[in-house]
Amino acid sequence: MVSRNRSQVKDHLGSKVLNHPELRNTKATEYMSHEEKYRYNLSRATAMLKLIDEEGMDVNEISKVMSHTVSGFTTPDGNPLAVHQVMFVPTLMNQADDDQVSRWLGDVFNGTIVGTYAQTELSHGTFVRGLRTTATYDPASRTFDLHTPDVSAAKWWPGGLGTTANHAVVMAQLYTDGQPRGIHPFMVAIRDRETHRPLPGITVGEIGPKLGQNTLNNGYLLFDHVKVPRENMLMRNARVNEDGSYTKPSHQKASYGTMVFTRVAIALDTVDALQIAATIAARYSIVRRQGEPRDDGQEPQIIDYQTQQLKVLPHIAACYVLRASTARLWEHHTHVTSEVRGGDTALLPELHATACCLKALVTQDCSEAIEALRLSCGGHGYMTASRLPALYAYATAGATYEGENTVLLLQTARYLVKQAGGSHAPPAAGSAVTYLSRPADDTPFAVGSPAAYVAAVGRVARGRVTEVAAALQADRQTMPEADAWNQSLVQLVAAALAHGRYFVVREFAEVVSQQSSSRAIQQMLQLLFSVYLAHAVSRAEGDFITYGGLTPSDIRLNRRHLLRLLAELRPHMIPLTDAFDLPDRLINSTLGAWDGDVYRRMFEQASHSPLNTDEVPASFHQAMLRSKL
Ligand SMILES: CC/C=C\C/C=C\C/C=C\C/C=C/C(=O)SCCNC(=O)CCNC(=O)[C@H](O)C(C)(C)COP(=O)(O)OP(=O)(O)OC[C@H]1O[C@@H](n2cnc3c(N)ncnc32)[C@H](O)[C@@H]1OP(=O)(O)O
Ligand SMILES: Cc1cc2nc3c(=O)[nH]c(=O)nc-3n(C[C@H](O)[C@H](O)[C@H](O)COP(=O)(O)OP(=O)(O)OC[C@H]3O[C@@H](n4cnc5c(N)ncnc54)[C@H](O)[C@@H]3O)c2cc1C
Repeated sequence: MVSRNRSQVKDHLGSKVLNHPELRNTKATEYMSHEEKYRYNLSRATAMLKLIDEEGMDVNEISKVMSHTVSGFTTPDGNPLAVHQVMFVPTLMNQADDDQVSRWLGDVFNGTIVGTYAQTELSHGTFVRGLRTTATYDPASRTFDLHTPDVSAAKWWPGGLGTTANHAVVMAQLYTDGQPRGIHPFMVAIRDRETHRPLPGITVGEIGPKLGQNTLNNGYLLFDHVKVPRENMLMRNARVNEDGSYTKPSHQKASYGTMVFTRVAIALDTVDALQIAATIAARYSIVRRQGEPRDDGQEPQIIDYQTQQLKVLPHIAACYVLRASTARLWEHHTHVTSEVRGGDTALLPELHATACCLKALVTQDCSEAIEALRLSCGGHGYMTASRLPALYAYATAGATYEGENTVLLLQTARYLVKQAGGSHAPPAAGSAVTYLSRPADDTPFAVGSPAAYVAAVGRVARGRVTEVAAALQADRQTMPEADAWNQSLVQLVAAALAHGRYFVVREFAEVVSQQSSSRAIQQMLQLLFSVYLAHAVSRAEGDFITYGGLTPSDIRLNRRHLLRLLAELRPHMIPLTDAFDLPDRLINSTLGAWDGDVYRRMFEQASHSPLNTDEVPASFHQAMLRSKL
């Protein structure tokens, strides 16, 4: 398995789960209670973990398994073991030292240890330095005292913590020699391995219902002076020695590494959700006919309305474009991580900046796109059985967890303004920010030329970044840093998004130029790219006039150009979504099956409503009776 790429892993596992004795048969979960849903999703998550083990996958492969295409089928209401797989295991692999890895990983892989990543607290999620759980080292007993000072410092949100995990990597403020040393990770047993009861000093439970993903099993956790052996602080980066002396990590933010990894994984994975939504909306849009009959006597297919084409087709193009840039980010992350392990952290700041802005751009674009695709399916898109509401709930969670998007964009902006002002180490060769230190690309804008669009996207990014960097610089002369920064927040976020857009389109330009196996494929990629670019301009016309060098006349031409391109793309819509190669059972939508038999499926799903079991449900009479009293 190790040499497979992500899409091969997904296909391989997709076919495995569809034929797996414990996974292939699904139940409708809509009418289950909270607890029944949890039991159903947990037993499937466990079967999936066993399957992964049988397949002999390593940690890198496990994160590929988290593909929403597969996990949305195995655990439709959220995977209670997701944080174990995507964060707990990678944290041990990357932040535990070799002794610790050999001490714990056997039990992790044989299922004795099930973990979570416990960082966020009730009163602090974004501002990690403000976390208030303490880990105070006592050299006499060689233990850390883990403590929650008050309820606002309770851990709140960690996935799987609710009722599933028996261990947690707890991010806490370390104190040694009476000195605060910042946030560090600790491996903490929270439940008994045999009885699963909370251990002494631990208060733990589940936080309750959410917008979606209700079986992620998010939990709360409080410590009342819990003693943890010295050997349980993860010590690959920083160390606490027996006498309490402290050795700093090689990079100030080494302990934030799991977050960088998970941001990359989320960016990649949210595109899976968009592909599923785009396939559903595309198929429904050709099946659905509504309106005044045309010359052939038939009512039009809704996709032939220009407005519908605008609602659906740009998002199919986005699937292709965003898949390429997120796959590139994944490769880059793998490369930088191996450099960091070897002690070279030079590429880390830019990786962090890129991961932040792509995670934010992709989750924002995908959740907006999935909502547009849901609306494009009219009333039926509002039904749970269309799958579109769950896909939206999944994508929009990605805009908050693993760093709220605005906050992440501000991290990218911080890096960009430093680069623009020359106050950061110069970018390495191949860096995504070299354009900031070069003259603007003055390729004239021309409708129909992707290269001219890419140059304009670059001018917008450059213009946005340099403008806000200058404003910030000026404000810094007259007010405190925090006020100057706050004064520019909105423009900083816009600059980071513009930079992210430029990253995305440059990556896809490279994909198109390198594709040489088939002229037809290259032409199709060019068409998709043109749609993506024209749509990007139409979404930010003001920016393209202000910074991109476009005139009002260019803007008008682009609007017409986009609509022409959509008409050109329309006949290819079904092959382009079929190419995502999603079996019906993985799509799991009344509207999005390959055969287009929408209305029969809708009736079939309605038959599952418990209110249809009896002709007159007993609850009706009971409620009427109560209202008469
Ligand atoms: C396949 C997966 C798909 C789906 C998953 C499914 C299910 C799982 C579901 C959910 C899992 C969710 C888990 C979580 O949400 S875990 C909690 C995540 N929490 C966050 O992300 C918090 C966000 N906040 C932060 O990361 C930090 O507080 C923040 C970076 C905003 C600020 O940190 P700090 O205050 O410590 O630093 P600054 O003073 O701002 O910056 C100083 C300096 O450090 C640089 N920096 C910051 N972070 C990093 C990093 N990670 N790596 C490298 N460098 C970093 C920063 O740029 C500054 O640099 P300089 O300007 O040079 O001084
Ligand atoms: C489904 C789900 C699963 C999760 N799983 C986990 C998990 O497994 N482990 C874990 O530890 N955590 C988890 N979390 C928590 C998650 O990481 C945090 O909720 C997230 O990082 C956002 O932090 P917050 O809630 O403090 O938001 P806040 O920071 O309170 O955000 C509220 C608003 O304040 C704004 N804001 C905050 N700070 C700034 C700033 N400096 N500048 C400008 N604006 C700012 C934000 O932009 C936002 O608009 C999960 C959350 C969710 C929703």
